[in-house]
Amino acid sequence: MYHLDFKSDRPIDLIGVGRLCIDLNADQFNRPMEETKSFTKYVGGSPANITIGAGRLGLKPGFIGKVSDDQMGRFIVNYLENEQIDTANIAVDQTGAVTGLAFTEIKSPEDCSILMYRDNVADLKLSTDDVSEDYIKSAKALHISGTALSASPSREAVFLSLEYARKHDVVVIFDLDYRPYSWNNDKETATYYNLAAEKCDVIIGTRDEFNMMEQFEKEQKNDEETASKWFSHKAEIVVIKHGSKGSYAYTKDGSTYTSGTFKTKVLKTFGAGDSYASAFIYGLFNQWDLSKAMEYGSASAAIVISKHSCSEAMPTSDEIDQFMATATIQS
Ligand SMILES: Nc1ncnc2c1ncn2[C@@H]1O[C@H](COP(=O)(O)OP(=O)(O)OP(=O)(O)O)[C@@H](O)[C@H]1O
Ligand SMILES: O=C(O)C[C@@H](O)[C@H](O)C(=O)CO
Repeated sequence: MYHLDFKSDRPIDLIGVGRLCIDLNADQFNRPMEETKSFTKYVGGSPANITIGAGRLGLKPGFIGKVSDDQMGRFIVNYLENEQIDTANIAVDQTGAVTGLAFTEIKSPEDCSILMYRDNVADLKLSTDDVSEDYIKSAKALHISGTALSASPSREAVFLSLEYARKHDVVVIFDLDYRPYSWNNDKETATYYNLAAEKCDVIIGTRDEFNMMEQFEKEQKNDEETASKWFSHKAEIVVIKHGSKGSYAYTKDGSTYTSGTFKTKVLKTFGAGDSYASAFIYGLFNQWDLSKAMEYGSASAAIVISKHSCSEAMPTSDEIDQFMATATIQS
């Protein structure tokens, strides 16, 4: 079992920190982007997707981030407000920075990629001045995402958020969300990821993401060794995802949990991690057994990868329940 002390008297359940961008998903799929003529616009950014997903499931979310002072920034804030997400701590950039664009290419259900336009993006201009201690103190949990560590001043804003969270007993969830195009070099990436992970209660990542973080180690760790490394810091739960092969969760008391994946008609694979994380976090808030929380995450992921968007496709709990009632889990 695990113990996460969510302070029940706090008004906000989960504050997301970091990237707010725009997904432009190709309308013509199963072909290279060179042959694409049109895109559909959605709110994107892994932490935004996870926050939206958590809200769809009934949690009360908030967000700490920065958007561009233009139509795209306003589109993002308006969308989050329509999703009942507290946007009071989303700052508006005044330096002329722009909104990051994630062009998605769906060559086939198994061959999807993202072309990122991230020069001078507003989300990485989030600074310590934008981080409110009182706001973080009002939350049960904080969710950070690795890409926000990729540049200053966003990096310092994340570390300050972690300090406030630790000071006020806010549960911290770290979704690794490693996006190589956002970083200068692997050593810098691993350094900041490890420094942040030491302060987190729950760490969620793929095997590859943990391997990146462990590049300074003498030899590559297996999942159990990876998990026990983080239990020597603050972690209570470590989740290691293995794509279509499923996921494993480890708790400090030495227990291991696993979940298979649900059979689904895959349109695109990206969005799996964000939808998995939002539903898994929902399970933690409900103090579910980890196997149940992981299955719920897997079901949410199976729903989202069968649809065109990430954020827009995030399911409600009714949709997940309906899906699980007839779906087949493959271990
Ligand atoms: N092809 C698939 N079919 C069904 N479920 C899948 C598939 N791929 C991933 N999933 C589900 O989504 C979860 C997360 O996927 P994955 O391990 O690829 O994380 P990720 O790399 O962070 O995802 P993303 O592609 O969004 O970055 C898996 O544990 C699994 O439950
Ligand atoms: O997180 C990103 O920058 C890309 C997302 O916007 C996109 O929705 C995705 O890849 C989800 O995992």
